[in-house]
Amino acid sequence: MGYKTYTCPIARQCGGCEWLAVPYPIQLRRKQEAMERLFADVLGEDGAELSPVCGMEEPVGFRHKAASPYAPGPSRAQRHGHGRAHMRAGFYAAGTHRIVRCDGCLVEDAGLRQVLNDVARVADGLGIRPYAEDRGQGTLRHAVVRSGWATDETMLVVVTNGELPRSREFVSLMRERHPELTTIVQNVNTRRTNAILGRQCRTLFGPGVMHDKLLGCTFEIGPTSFYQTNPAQTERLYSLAIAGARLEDGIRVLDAYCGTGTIGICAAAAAAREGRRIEVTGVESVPGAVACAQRNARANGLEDRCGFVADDATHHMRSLVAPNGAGAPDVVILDPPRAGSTPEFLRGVVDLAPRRVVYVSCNPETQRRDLDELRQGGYRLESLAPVDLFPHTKHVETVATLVRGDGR
Ligand SMILES: C[S@@+](CC[C@H](N)C(=O)[O-])C[C@H]1O[C@@H](n2cnc3c(N)ncnc32)[C@H](O)[C@@H]1O
Repeated sequence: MGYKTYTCPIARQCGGCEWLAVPYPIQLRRKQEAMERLFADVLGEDGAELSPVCGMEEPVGFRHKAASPYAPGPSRAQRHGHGRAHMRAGFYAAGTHRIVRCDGCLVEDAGLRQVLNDVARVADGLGIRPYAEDRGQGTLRHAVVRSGWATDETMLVVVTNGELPRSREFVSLMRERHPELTTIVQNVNTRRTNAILGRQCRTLFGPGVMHDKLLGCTFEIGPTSFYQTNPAQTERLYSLAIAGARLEDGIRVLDAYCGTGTIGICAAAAAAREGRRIEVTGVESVPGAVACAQRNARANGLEDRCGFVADDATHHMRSLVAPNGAGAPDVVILDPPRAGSTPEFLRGVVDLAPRRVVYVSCNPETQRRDLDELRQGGYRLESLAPVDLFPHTKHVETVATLVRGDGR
């Protein structure tokens, strides 16, 4: 029996799903082999176990966040067909800023692409001009839409270069076309940068945030907060991290690079369900995400055991290792961005000597680099578990669990 494969009419231009033509079981095998190669020496030296990549059953419709850039489109004379917007929307073609039109995306939650395309149609009808990157002029730069996995909430964020003219009409027309939208937020980004989001947000409709659920906990997600795009696989990722942390009663856990507090809160809730109490401190550099994390702890009835600080993780680590620093954690969980952590943060972990370190990573290359610092400081890799959060791409997320070599 042959393997099922997936097709997409714009796969070649878009380049987002570079492995789409590769049958999914073979994609998983490639990821497994890549991890075997990357971690071969560590796995061998530490006698650690590499588990099989945790894949999806049906790797379609798993992305609950979608985005589109907007740019000036063909002139009226060049346009053909009806109902085409006078601006471009879709995906950037691989390695360029040329926009490839997309009518529906295989890996996104159904309906998200239509919302993004309708932003172009509605803006066009209202005379809201798309942003011309080369000149730094025009209004509509990007839109980002996120749908709940375990809730019916959908948040649309429109990114503008300054004021959004006719914003009331824009909101009312978008709501008419998409009654599923529960909130619409304007984000202002006037910088000439590739970064999508700016710092300033203004709620145009609804509460300005949305909610989703992971492992039985409810999470508020703000318009600029980090929240994983593949929630089904995120539950599996977090479950592996929580299992690796071995949550004994009374332990203190540091959740570094915590975003909206999702891992630490899920850990505290999992421990509580088994009659154990753990104390979680989360540290995150985006103040809005920290405010969300604090509300999330309250919403899940865990504010007495989960606290969050807005700080750079390395700076916070420095304060912990300082003489008379706050109590050392028994377990450190870290989930840094793709660039990985810093040598100073990792040396701080070694100085504090927690029993276990659980390193969640979206970039195994930087994780592999960072493991050296921890291993030189006396930690041993106990297990490595890859999870496929990004089917049809070469990317894979990993959970590395380390213990102190002296077994303390
Ligand atoms: C991969 S995300 C993980 C977030 C969270 N653990 C989750 O699963 O949703 C990394 C997070 O680190 C934060 N971050 C980036 N650099 C940081 C730094 N230097 N100090 C603290 N947090 C940082 C980002 O804002 C982001 O929320």
